[in-house]
Amino acid sequence: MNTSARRQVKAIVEQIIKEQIQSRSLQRQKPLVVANWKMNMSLEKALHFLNSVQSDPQDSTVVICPPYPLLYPVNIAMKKLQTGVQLGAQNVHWEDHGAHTGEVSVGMLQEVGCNFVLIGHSERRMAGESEEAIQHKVKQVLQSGMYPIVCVGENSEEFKQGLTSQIVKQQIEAALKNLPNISNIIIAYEPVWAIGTGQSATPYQAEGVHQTIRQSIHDLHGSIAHRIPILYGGSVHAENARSLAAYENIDGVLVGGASLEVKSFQSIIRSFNKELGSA
Ligand SMILES: O=C[C@H](O)COP(=O)(O)O
Repeated sequence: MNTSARRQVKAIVEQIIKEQIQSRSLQRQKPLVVANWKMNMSLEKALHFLNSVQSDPQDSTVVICPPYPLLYPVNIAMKKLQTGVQLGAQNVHWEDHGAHTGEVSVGMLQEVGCNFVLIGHSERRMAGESEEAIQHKVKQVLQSGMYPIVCVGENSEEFKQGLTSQIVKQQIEAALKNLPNISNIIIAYEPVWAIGTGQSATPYQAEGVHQTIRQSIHDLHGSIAHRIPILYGGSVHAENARSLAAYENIDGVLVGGASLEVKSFQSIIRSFNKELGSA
């Protein structure tokens, strides 16, 4: 293909993506872009980051999940700077209080301004977090009115064996069964083999798994499934965010490594905004 033909194909693809995003944003809720800083960042770097990041709450909901010790100062800085960004935690305990050394309760997270909390991230599942613990946490967080972001996803071996659908269905059922009201639930599909590897699932692959997840939620809780945001996570970066945003069932992203630098995170936020002129 010569250069002019390649340019034409690129322009057509860009146009299709733009139209898909525009029609999707009319039909669905605002996209959600979540930063999971994991065990990274210092207070100084975090404050510098907040000084530079911009988010328009009309376009998307942006959430930052710092490590526990940074929650309070980050909350103060967010209020002062009016960044339009919201605060989330990376984990929580299911009890209100008690003899649980090293743990933090839902009430404590709310006191420092958290509205969101990650639950069942694969890095915690690998460290021994059980399905039962995840279910207790989801229940406790929902009762508080906060938004639990429940992480599911298959590992590399399961992916190779074609078990992705089976694994995510099992994880969704374990986390969401017997819950009276799931309207605040957010799901994040994170294939373990894509986390921190630079090898993201293709948007097409992710869309297929998101459809499976939506169907599983529907089987458990009925039509509310259509309103539950399903995020993709695993090597999301500035270059692939826009194609992910184009898919109907990809309602946002959960970003690890690329959320540590303002430039890349800002570019991901722009990719999920309705207006694509600045993307
Ligand atoms: O929570 C975020 C995910 O684990 C993705 O991490 P990553 O973007 O560094 O692959």
